[in-house]
Amino acid sequence: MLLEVPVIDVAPFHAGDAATKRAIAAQVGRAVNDIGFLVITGHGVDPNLIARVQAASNAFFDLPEPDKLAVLRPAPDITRGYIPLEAESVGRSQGLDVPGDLNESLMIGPVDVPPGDPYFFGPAAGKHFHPNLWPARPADLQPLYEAYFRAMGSLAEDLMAMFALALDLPETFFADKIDRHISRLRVRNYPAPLVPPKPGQLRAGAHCDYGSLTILRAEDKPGGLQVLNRAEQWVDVPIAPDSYIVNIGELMARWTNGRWKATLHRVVNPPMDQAAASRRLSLVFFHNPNYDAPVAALPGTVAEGEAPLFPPTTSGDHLRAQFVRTQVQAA
Ligand SMILES: O=C(O)CCC(=O)C(=O)O
Ligand SMILES: [Fe+2]
Repeated sequence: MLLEVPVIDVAPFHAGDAATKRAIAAQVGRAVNDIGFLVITGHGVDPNLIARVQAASNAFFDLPEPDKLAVLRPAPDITRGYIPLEAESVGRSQGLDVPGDLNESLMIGPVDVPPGDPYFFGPAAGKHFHPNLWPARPADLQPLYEAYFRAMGSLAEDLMAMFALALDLPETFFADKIDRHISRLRVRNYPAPLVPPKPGQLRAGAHCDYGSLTILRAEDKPGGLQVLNRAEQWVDVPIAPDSYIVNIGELMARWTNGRWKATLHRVVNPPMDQAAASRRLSLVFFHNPNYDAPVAALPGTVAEGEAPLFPPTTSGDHLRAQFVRTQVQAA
């Protein structure tokens, strides 16, 4: 049983033969089975794109508050736009009554939505394809976020193929369930604190992610990400050079009938004596399947004579319920 988050080089998956692919998938499967998290290198995302997305994001968060509020999230069930410091508490998704999180964020959804197509704009689509809200400044933020969203979508496809192989399913098993994915890119800025936190307040409260998987680019700063392992210990996630942190969300846990866990994680406060150097930017890509993708225990995950652990749901229904729960003002 892995009690620490492993670092896995996934580069050979691309060029590899069937045996190589299976070997990488097995390592990935072990990580998500044991601790729900892994760190990947060899992911193939252009480092220059990542750096430019980070620079544009920092420029946005440095704007005066009114510029940021011009793209304020319009409603709790619309996952677009700017969310100010302490306006959301992800710990509430666990039913905890905790203060607002010490981060501000900017969020977008799908970027290549075919205009007028009823799948995307009919009643069944709900608000999952709500138009993105783009700030007026910095001017290059929109094209950079769009390019980054596409890059994350294709990395997520690779990871879902690894998951399918790890579950002894065909490599393309998830392909038709994620080809119109309702993923979100959420860029979080954790400011350097000027005052100590309130009781129970964290940079991001303990929560599980809701979707299929999350791909996170984090910075190595005081006050970082911790994961609760199966021995109930909080362990720091290692930051390897040019790596991504990957974890599974609740929908993947449901697909595997709870065999793989959506692990609790949190972002802790920096010690006050290291506060000055603790500003931290995270690029968080929440990969979510198509809104109408059925999510129920996959073949082979329920033992004979046993009932599945969770009732069947769809990606869209599960996500909407969780988005609304975490809004502090919607309590
Ligand atoms: O910023 C981080 O390191 C993690 C953020 C996170 O867990 C989330 O946005 O769901
Ligand atoms: Fe998370």
